[in-house]
Amino acid sequence: PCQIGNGASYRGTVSVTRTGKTCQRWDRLFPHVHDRTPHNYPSSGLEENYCRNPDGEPGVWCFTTNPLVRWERCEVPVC
Ligand SMILES: O=S(=O)(Nc1cnn(C2CCNCC2)c1)c1cc(Cl)ccc1F
Repeated sequence: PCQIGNGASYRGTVSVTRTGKTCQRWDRLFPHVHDRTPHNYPSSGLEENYCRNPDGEPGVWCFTTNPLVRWERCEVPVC
């Protein structure tokens, strides 16, 4: 239930951003087109719409389902 370091190995199921926005599924390109897909990042656990860190951010994050906010960090405690 916590992220180690920058959360690259986090495989929990938090799927909401720190401001309460629902995460966009990683395998969808709507509302945000992106290249952080399970195909491009096969070992980053990009399942469903769970918060993850496939690309070296300081902590787990996700694209949001709010078209005005592309991506946001998620509130997952550091271990
Ligand atoms: O298609 S994207 O992946 N979309 C995107 C937008 N913001 N991000 C950030 C997500 C969190 N980590 C930093 C990039 C990714 C994308 C990647 C790059 Cl390198 C540049 C533009 C861009 F559109």
